[in-house]
Amino acid sequence: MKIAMVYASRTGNTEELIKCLYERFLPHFSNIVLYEVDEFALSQLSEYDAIVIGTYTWGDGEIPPDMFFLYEAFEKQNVKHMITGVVGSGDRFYPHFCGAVDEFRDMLYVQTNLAVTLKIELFPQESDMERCNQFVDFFIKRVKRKSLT
Ligand SMILES: Cc1cc2nc3c(=O)[nH]c(=O)nc-3n(C[C@H](O)[C@H](O)[C@H](O)COP(=O)(O)O)c2cc1C
Repeated sequence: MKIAMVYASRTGNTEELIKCLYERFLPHFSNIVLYEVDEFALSQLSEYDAIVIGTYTWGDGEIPPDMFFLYEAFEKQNVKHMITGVVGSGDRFYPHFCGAVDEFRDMLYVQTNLAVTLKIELFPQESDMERCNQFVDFFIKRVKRKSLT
């Protein structure tokens, strides 16, 4: 089972969120690998069984430029088998809160086996941890169900 978490973070909020989730995944998936998006080999995307994406939101509810190529790779490669989740940090000050999570969610729903999504306001707080735990539980259940079939 090949599993990765791939993220972009400009000011550190999404990075913190992804690291909280990574710590929780590690006892279950000892081989899970964490990548900043520019370190991730896009040409190998379809080799993964499961991927969690982390993205902040930019512009007017948009996907940040650092994530364009990853988004495009999901559209171009054969990733139908892949279990995915998408998380992000945004700011409710903007009209489209975590718009990039919604953009990824809609695309991943079509292209992959989307399991779960999570939106957090700015830097993750103690009060967000229950939702982080739920995200991890959902994702693990979906991966385990698939590996039994
Ligand atoms: C120019 C700009 C545009 C933004 N647009 C949005 C937006 O449309 N929706 C949203 O939820 N957050 C928006 N944000 C807020 C960031 O997504 C938010 O601060 C996030 O926590 C940054 O994550 P990072 O620390 O991982 O870079 C914007 C921030 C900036 C600077």
